[in-house]
Amino acid sequence: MIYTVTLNPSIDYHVWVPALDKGTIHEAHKEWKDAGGKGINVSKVLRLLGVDSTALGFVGGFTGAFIRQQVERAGIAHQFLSIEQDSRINIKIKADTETDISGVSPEIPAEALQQLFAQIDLLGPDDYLVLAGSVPKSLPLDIYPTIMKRLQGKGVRVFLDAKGEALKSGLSEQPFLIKPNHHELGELFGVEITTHNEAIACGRKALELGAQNVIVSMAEQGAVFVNREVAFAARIPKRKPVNSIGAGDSMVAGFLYAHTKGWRAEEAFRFAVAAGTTTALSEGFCTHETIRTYLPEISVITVE
Ligand SMILES: Nc1ncnc2c1ncn2[C@@H]1O[C@H](COP(=O)(O)OP(=O)(O)O)[C@@H](O)[C@H]1O
Ligand SMILES: O=P(O)(O)OC[C@H]1O[C@](O)(COP(=O)(O)O)[C@@H](O)[C@@H]1O
Repeated sequence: MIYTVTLNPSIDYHVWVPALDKGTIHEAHKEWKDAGGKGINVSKVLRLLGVDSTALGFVGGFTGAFIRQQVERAGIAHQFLSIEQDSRINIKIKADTETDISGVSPEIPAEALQQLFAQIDLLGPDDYLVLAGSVPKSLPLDIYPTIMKRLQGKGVRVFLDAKGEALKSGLSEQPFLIKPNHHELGELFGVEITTHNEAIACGRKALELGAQNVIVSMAEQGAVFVNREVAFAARIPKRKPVNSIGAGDSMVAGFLYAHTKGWRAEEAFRFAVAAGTTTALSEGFCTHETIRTYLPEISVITVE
């Protein structure tokens, strides 16, 4: 079974305005709300690809009730833990460019964290665990390695999609895959990544720190993949993005989908890039049908 953990779920509130002017009142001409947070998005894309997963995490208040409802409506199994404070609302303002405001994370009580540990302790061989997204302020930043340590020797494959300290501290526990974007990986090593080769070099440093496989997503520049045996770079079609929210999560879900089907790394990577690109270039999240449209346009080369 695949489990996704979203420690800090959100309602993603997308709102379209013609232009964003500081200090003025805007009238929205379109809006959209859905359950968000990286693990939940991975579960949503997996469902669209016909794969079951169970979503774990903390939800609370009226926002938490909406998140539960949306996850259930999407046909995703969940074992969310209830907390008292409201889950956050992340605002995505779409004008000529996109401006995001991430809401304040709720307090996670110590008992709720213990309940999550108890759920995770039940995982075993053949299970996958996706640890994705930000860590609420009341939890320690090394929560991801703490979770991974509990799974040591159990044969669970961990996919880690985090940034900053949450990513750095997780590497030593040898996650099966990490998927930083190029800004997040560059920040980890104090460099700016602008090319595929630079991303591969930094990806290799992340391997030295413990990661087993690394995808570095680079928005409109595509992505690279590295592990101890191979390195690949993917080029993607140049089109105006429609919605880049959830593109990274689609990539993680795409790789997970392909990996569980037993595909080789190159094909799994190509499918993952196609999934991310399809989401970025479409109105909603990618599906098999829409991925098929873009897959022929993704070119993957081996890099020495
Ligand atoms: N502007 C874009 N045009 C085409 N594809 C995109 C665009 N932005 C993102 N993508 C696709 O989605 C993937 C993940 O996007 P990225 O922005 O790098 O990740 P994240 O959402 O995690 O920050 C990219 O590798 C690419 O395949
Ligand atoms: O937990 P974080 O890092 O604040 O990210 C949460 C946000 O990321 C998203 O999961 C989108 O992530 P990506 O664009 O990286 O795929 C949104 O749904 C959510 O608002």
